Amino acid sequence: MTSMDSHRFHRQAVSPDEARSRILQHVRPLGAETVPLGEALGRSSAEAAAASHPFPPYRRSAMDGYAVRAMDLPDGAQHEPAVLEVLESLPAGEVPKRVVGTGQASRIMTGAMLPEGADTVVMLEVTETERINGREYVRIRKPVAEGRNVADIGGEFQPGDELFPTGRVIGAGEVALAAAFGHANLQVIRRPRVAILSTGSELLSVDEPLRPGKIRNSNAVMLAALLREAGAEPVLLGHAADDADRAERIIRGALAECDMTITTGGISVGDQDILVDILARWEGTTLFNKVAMRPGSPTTAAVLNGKLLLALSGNPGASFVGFHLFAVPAIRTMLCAEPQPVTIEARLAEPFTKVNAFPRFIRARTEFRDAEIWVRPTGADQSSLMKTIVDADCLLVLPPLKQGIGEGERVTAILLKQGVSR
Ligand SMILES: Nc1nc2c(c(=O)[nH]1)N[C@H]1C(S)=C(S)[C@@H](COP(=O)(O)OP(=O)(O)OC[C@H]3O[C@@H](n4cnc5c(N)ncnc54)[C@H](O)[C@@H]3O)O[C@H]1N2
Ligand code: MOO
Repeated sequence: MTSMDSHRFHRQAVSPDEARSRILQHVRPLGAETVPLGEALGRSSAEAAAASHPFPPYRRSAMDGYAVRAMDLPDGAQHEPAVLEVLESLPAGEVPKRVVGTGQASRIMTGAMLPEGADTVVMLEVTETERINGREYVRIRKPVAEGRNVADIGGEFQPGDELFPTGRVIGAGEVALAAAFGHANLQVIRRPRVAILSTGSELLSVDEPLRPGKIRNSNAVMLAALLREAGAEPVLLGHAADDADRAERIIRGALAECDMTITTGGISVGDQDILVDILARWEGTTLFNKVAMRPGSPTTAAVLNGKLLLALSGNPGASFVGFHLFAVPAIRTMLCAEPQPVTIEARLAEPFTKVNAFPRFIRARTEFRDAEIWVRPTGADQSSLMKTIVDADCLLVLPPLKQGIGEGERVTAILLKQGVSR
């Protein structure tokens, strides 16, 4: 090691929580844009939506039957059936013309407006109809409680009730509510534009034939997929050779254009670890360049002109973990959602035997067994592995351990799919 290398080696490790909190100090919610309701799925609401009118907007029948006055029906003790004159037939969409009075009923279909005077709907199945002297009557033998099968005005929403809060990811339910209240367009938060640059002279494009000493750039498409899952828009900048000047120009351009920039590779102590050189000489602020964790201990973050640069490890497993621990909370903050990862308590499905000097975030999968959640690592915990990403739906969080941890022990895991905002 020479003195020129000191910036590579002298690093102060911060805890993963401290690293995340330093990142979040430099991220703000983004502005809003209007999209047609049909395109709002998966976007984050930029406003709290409230009911503009009662829902249901009119008193309606929940069943096909007869709208009656409950007091006209036989009570429990009385054996005589009620025979009620039928005034009109009400399909959904019609406005009743007649008021239901004593001894009267209106035939009514599900979703139709209840006529005045009626307070109860008796299902068709428990009625018989008959004609007497050219008039139609309905015979009802059993009592039905007042209000049965009637949905009141505002029974589901009163004016001003919250439909969904700011930051909520729009799903099928939110779309249904927005439609019911006439929102043909929704105000959503602009998708964060996140640049991805892979560094490394060993990298090939996905469509290039393999050559000796080279591998294809798999991190960029993986991160693009993760960005889309998180509600962001990836801006793919391809890969750059280990040339600090050229890579710095690309990174500066990306920081100016995009809301955040993610790089992979070049952050460790090697001769070609160019991100280290770029950060050592530029005017931006390095937030941290070492995190007390495995994998991804050299994970680095910096800020230039208020924009965040997250420099993840080139190792695919480490960049996957680093993305979830640091990029997802930043994106969620930009989208006005709760940034902290969702954790669950679970049981370890198989023993973990490695000794651990640092907290570990192990790619793992949840299982549901014996009314409990179990978490099983998806394979060997090596940061170079890609196949352990495939099945992972959580990160098993293990504290530093002097010896391993046994099957069935209680553990914590971070859930990776955070589709629904909290
Ligand atoms: N002497 C030391 N060597 C290393 C240390 C250390 O402390 N001392 N740390 C190790 C750890 S831990 C990690 S993590 C890696 C971090 O390395 P870099 O982030 O600098 O990444 P690279 O060296 O550029 O690449 C690592 C590995 O990943 C492959 N890679 C890179 N980019 C891609 C990509 N876009 N798609 C797929 N695979 C990629 C690359 O070929 C390497 O095999 O450093 C350790 N070394
Ligand atoms: O910290 Mo590294 O990502 O273990 O290989």
